[in-house]
Amino acid sequence: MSADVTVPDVTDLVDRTVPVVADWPEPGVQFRDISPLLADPQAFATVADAMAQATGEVDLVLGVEARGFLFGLAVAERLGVGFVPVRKAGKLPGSTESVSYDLEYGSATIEVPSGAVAPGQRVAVVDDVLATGGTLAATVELARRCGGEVVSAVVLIEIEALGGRAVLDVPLAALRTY
Ligand SMILES: O=P(O)(O)OC[C@H]1O[C@H](OP(=O)(O)OP(=O)(O)O)[C@H](O)[C@@H]1O
Ligand SMILES: Nc1ncnc2[nH]cnc12
Repeated sequence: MSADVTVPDVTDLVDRTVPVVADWPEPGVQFRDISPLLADPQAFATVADAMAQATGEVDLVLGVEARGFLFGLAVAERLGVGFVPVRKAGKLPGSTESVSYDLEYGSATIEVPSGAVAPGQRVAVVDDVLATGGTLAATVELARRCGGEVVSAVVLIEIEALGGRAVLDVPLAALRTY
């Protein structure tokens, strides 16, 4: 485990429930597949509890489409705070804030409705995997454009060799680092 804040040790549980798929979706990528973890309600509850303990005091949780929704909403529910689904481009009506970024295997644009985060709200950004950090850095940027104060980033898995931690300027908690 690697973290800027203390979180429960779920090392063995993650190793057991998140297998690696080599060379997917493209050669050279070691894909961490959360599907077996999601299919195990006790295991999922344990990691969601641990992630919720790692956010610090927040008013709001942001999670990025699609896998960030799964963990972000579970964390928000445990904390008793709201959840903002950060959408991939073109899914939201009305006025939006948007940020484009690169990730381990591609690029994307993410959006939130203008005003999704109220000025001064304390925000945690939550996702399943931190790889290059492009996704979470863009999410932090979105929250700040709305006037939010991002106090933490929390992920289930950090892929250390891809350097994502270094591109984040907020405290990061990772339940399992490979
Ligand atoms: O640190 P990065 O290099 O940005 O990579 C991490 C992101 O990649 C995956 O999402 P993906 O864009 O594949 O979308 P999905 O959740 O819809 O599968 C993952 O869920 C993270 O959001
Ligand atoms: N190696 C990886 N496994 C799972 N999700 C990812 N998102 C970006 N890189 C990933």
